[in-house]
Amino acid sequence: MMGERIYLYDTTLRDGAQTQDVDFSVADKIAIAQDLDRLGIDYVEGGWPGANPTDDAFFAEAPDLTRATFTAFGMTRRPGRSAANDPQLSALIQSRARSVCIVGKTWDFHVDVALNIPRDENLDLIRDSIAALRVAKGEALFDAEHFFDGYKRNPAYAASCIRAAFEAGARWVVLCDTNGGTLPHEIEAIVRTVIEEHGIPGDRLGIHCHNDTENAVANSIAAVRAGVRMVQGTINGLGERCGNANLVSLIPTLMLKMGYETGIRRADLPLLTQVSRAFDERLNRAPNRHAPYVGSSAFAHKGGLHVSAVEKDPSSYEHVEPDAVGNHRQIVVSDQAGRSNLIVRLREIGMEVDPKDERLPRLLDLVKQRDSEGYAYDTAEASFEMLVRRELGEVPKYFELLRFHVTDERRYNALGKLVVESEAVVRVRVGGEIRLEVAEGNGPVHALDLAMRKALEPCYPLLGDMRLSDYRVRILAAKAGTAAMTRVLIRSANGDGTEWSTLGVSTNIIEASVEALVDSFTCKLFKTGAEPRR
Ligand SMILES: CC(=O)SCCNC(=O)CCNC(=O)[C@H](O)C(C)(C)COP(=O)(O)OP(=O)(O)OC[C@H]1O[C@@H](n2cnc3c(N)ncnc32)[C@H](O)[C@@H]1OP(=O)(O)O
Ligand SMILES: CC(=O)C(=O)O
Repeated sequence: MMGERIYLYDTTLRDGAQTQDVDFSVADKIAIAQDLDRLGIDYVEGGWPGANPTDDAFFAEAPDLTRATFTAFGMTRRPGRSAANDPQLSALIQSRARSVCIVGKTWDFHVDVALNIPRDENLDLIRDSIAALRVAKGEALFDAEHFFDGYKRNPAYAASCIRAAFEAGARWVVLCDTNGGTLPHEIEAIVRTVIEEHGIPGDRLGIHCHNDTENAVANSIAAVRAGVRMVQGTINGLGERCGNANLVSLIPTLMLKMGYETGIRRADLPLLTQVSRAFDERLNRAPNRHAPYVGSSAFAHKGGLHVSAVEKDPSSYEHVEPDAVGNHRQIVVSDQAGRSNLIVRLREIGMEVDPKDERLPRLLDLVKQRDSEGYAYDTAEASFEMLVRRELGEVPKYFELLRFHVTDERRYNALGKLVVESEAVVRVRVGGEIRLEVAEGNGPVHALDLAMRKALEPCYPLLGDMRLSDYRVRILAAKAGTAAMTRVLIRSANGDGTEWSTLGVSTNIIEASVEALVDSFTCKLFKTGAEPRR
């Protein structure tokens, strides 16, 4: 298989648009198509011209792609219409796509029930539509809907459908596991039969799998092993119901493990992590940290035994090099950690410590103790650094929060409009001075943040450059209900975009927020080398 070429076909903008809660704008579609093109995907399926105004506008503009073939999607002509007179085939032909893929029935049950036409007539629909598109656009692809379910019930009919498409000139016949219920061994066996007994060569066959049994990636690999040379899928596995085969997992598997060439240059494979995360960002979804290859946990080592071996040779607990896909290794310190985890984490924050340093066991005990109280330092690197450096006496006392008081008020104003306001009072010692400040905010954390800044910024003006960029709360023991311990995670950012995370833990959500805020201010002052006020 070494060096053989697999063609990658992305259907994020079509099948991915069929994901519940996903609604692309034209601007989204343009940006995503350009990302896929930059990565080196062979075909970018943009949507269905004629189906909705967004796709009409997108196909009218047609993104400027340099490497990928911009492809339109549709279906075979309607029964009772000729291909020349079918409005939706005309929309495909008139679109600015360079290639067209149409879906057609291959399961006799669907021909009988969904189309309700004689089975031979369905073969005519397929033949006529592919032939018309082939003439008009030069390249036509056929998505053989429900091919595997159809083949299991009526192999002769399913095979006659794909042969009709192939003989009418389809460049690719794509075998679809539309309902996602087929298992890898069935896919492999059926694809082998299609190639060996029905005579359709593998370099004209593609695979399109849905993830309803969590096997879409495995099924695509099984089809490739059996001989198909095109794989359809989506970024991060978007798609109808449970999604499609995830190209982000498939691409490195095909290239790094199975030795196939794709349109993606080896040097561009590291773009994968960025493309995957930028896509989630665009959809306003938190990236899946456990995503294979590209998740932030994909190369995060937590167990003490793992870290100790990774320190000696990373391949002891890594199946590929993180750099190959644009990801990076992370060492986590928690209650699962050993001395090795701690040494690596300390090195990451610029502290070289001798493995025999007598302070290490004390630090490790402290981290494990705090972890048992709910301080998950693997997500809050700045709080980890502040904890360790404070323990070692390296963090100056920039300020001390002596007291705070927060009130929330919910009332109707004179116009009868509901108003919710918060007010915070803080008493802070800065050097020899005690400062008392009050601020109003649209919520208690906002009010506290503003009051703290009022107290601190006159002495430390550089705090004016930082802002809160994310705020998350988690209940640690759900059984305790509203009395539960909460963990607050705050992400802060500088004007130049650098970010850091801090946390606080308390049964009181405001106290947990204040703890995270104090760590965040302290970290900023420490990192910028601020002189503590005397
Ligand atoms: C397996 C897949 O994922 S295929 C892609 C599915 N994606 C989508 O459906 C998203 C975009 N679809 C749409 O916007 C609309 O369904 C449209 C514009 C395409 C069609 O809308 P409408 O004309 O209102 O038809 P509607 O969606 O209600 O029904 C589909 C019709 O197409 C027929 N049809 C289904 N598949 C095919 C086919 N391959 N070839 C010809 N006709 C077909 C159905 O029998 C049905 O016909 P009927 O109305 O005579 O019963
Ligand atoms: C074409 C397609 O999306 C399917 O059959 O699943």
